[in-house]
Amino acid sequence: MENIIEVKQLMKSFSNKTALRNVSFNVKKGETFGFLGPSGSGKTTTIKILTSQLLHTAGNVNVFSKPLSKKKNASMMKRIGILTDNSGLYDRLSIYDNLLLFCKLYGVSKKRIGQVLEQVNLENDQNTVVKELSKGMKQRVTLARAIIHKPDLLFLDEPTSALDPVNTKHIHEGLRQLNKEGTTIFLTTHDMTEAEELCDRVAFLHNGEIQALDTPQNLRLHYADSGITVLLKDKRTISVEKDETGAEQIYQFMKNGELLSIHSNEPTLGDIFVKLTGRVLS
Ligand SMILES: Nc1ncnc2c1ncn2[C@@H]1O[C@H](COP(=O)(O)OP(=O)(O)OP(=O)(O)O)[C@@H](O)[C@H]1O
Repeated sequence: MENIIEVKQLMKSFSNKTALRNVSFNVKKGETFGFLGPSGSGKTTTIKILTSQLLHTAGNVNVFSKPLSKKKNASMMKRIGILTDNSGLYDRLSIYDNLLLFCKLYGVSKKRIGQVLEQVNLENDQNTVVKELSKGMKQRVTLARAIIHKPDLLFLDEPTSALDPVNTKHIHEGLRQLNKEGTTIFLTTHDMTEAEELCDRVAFLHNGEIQALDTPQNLRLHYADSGITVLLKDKRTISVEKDETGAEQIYQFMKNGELLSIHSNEPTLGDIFVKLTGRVLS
């Protein structure tokens, strides 16, 4: 399948710090790719490089099969949507007027405003001035702005960090729909449940390098321990090995009518994150 992003041996140094040492990965057309890592691991730096906001120190980076150049490529930027901390919204304008500006910038019909406001659950707030919005509402307007031109490639840096569970669910549905319609998504998040729900593949970044990259399912299998947890009717929980002895134990529990349920000890993405990075999730 065609790669939308190709990154080979990417390195980024700031004056006193190397943020990215040797990062290589591809993002395939149509997938939702999760870029996960602890605070300070270089996720935002990577997004800034991929969106031409920052120059890399070494390595090769192709977006839409073209190498990134020092000068922003206008036609490429039109195919990209970006949501980062820096909202880029005009505080004194209403939500509607902010989005109208972006419609004009991208040559998009203003009919699209209603559609994106519905997608981010703000259809009743379009006349509110941006400076009066809560953090979560502002994040949703920023997302509406990022998707107003139906980008081919969408970069999302912590898209639901300020949202309550209801709005998070709504945004997830919107992102799934956008992805179904053909938008490739590059997502950073601290929320491992979000990564499990949305991402086709995830990469774990730590110490400036990718420590693991695969589908959530393959990662769970790879990092699974060899045990099986058996829950008995008298509420006892017993761990057995996946071998002949374990099979015999389970057989006996079943034969005696003691067995309630059996679970494979698969780790969550959160468990894998902790294992790979040594950091505890907040
Ligand atoms: N302009 C800069 N000058 C110097 N160092 C920087 C600069 N931008 C980022 N860094 C450093 O690069 C490293 C990676 O930062 P980055 O913001 O990419 O991390 P992150 O993974 O996005 O973190 P978070 O999850 O907290 O947003 C950090 O150590 C940070 O201090």
